Amino acid sequence: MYFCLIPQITSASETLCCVSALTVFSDEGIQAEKRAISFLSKLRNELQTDKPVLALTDNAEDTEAWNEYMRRQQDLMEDGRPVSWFKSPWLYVECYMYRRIQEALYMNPPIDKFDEFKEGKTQSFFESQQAIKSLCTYLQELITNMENMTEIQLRDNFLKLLQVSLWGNKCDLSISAGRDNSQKSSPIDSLPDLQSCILVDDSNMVWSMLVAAQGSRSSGIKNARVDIVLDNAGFELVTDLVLASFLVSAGLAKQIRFHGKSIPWFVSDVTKQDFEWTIMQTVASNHKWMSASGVQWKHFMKEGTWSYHDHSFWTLPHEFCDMAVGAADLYSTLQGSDLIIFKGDLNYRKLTGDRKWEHTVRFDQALRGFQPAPLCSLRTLKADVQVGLQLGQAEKLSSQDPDWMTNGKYAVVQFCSPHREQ
Ligand SMILES: O=P(O)(O)OC[C@@]1(O)O[C@H](CO)[C@@H](O)[C@@H]1O
Repeated sequence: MYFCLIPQITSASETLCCVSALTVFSDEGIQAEKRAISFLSKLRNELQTDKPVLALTDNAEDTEAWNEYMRRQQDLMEDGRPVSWFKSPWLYVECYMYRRIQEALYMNPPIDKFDEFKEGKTQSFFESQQAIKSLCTYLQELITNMENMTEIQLRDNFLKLLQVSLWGNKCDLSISAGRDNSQKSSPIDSLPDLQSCILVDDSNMVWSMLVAAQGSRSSGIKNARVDIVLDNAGFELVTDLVLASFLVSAGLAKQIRFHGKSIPWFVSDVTKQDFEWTIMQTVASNHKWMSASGVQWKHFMKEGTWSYHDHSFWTLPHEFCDMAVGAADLYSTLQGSDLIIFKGDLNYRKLTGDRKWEHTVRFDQALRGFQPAPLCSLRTLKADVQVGLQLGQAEKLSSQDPDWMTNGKYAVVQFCSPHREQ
């Protein structure tokens, strides 16, 4: 399993070689790039030969937190041997590898701000153009007809766009080792066929929660705020923006806060640069409805209805139940939300601590106290953790499709509210 991380290091290294060949960097940059490539090849060797996990040396904002985490892992080793790549928890090692790739860049200015995964993310956006155009057309039609919609129609459209955002999570580049994993078919038309693959569907609870928050708002008490903890750039990000756009246009949310990564992460995760680039590209499209959507999103950003935030906690290896202590500022910010949507598999692993839970353990139990606000996970299954299933459901799935937990064919919409009776 640990060897499946090697292509990511190789791809980062190859990208640096390519940009150097294209003379994107100055002479000083080329020297820095050579040192980074050599750092990455050393890193690959450390992984392949199960060498001890090394402390970070780059003096970045999060360096001490990483090294402290490593010391904690060391203290857990019973025989006193150094923590090594194959003897560490999978979640930790995977996150650590991406952080070490970043170290190769941090240590080598002037290429310290270079995003080695940018090209793959850009390509994934362009390869999904047809799907993006059809989704933006659908959104603009909805917005035009919004005023005449009954509450039931509003709910049905919300549920559809929530599912589009859910299945958008199939398009990540870390699981495909950077190869094409874009959306080709029409996202709305595909929904009925995918319905039976949603193993837990709490969407109606999410809807009820939003309506309840809206109720208190009309009485002047509250402006509903939705936080979206983003996952992948490319098509998935567009599905998130479309959902957010619908929420604002329908009056279900007054404010949307997007949370992304502060460094390149898990190949395709959204950074601030990806977020801004995506909106800019959408505005610049020559497709009428795509461009109209982009213009609206740009406007939301400008007026502050939407905002983008990053925090180093999202790129630490910690489980989310550590957030209240490890990143108290982020936790208290999230407490101001009416609904937090966590996108994707990695966020699910961090919500549940990536543990071998019984599949029937309740979602709220697996969160182990992490409940800053009502929250919802939209996740396609790519890693072997899954909670909140019915008795016998996992066994049935295993007999029908032995790889159900990792092949990305199945998904869950799981909701948990601190105020809800479980
Ligand atoms: O969070 P995402 O984008 O849904 O999925 C990321 C992810 O599938 O990529 C890895 C495979 O390399 C998994 O360990 C991890 O959970």
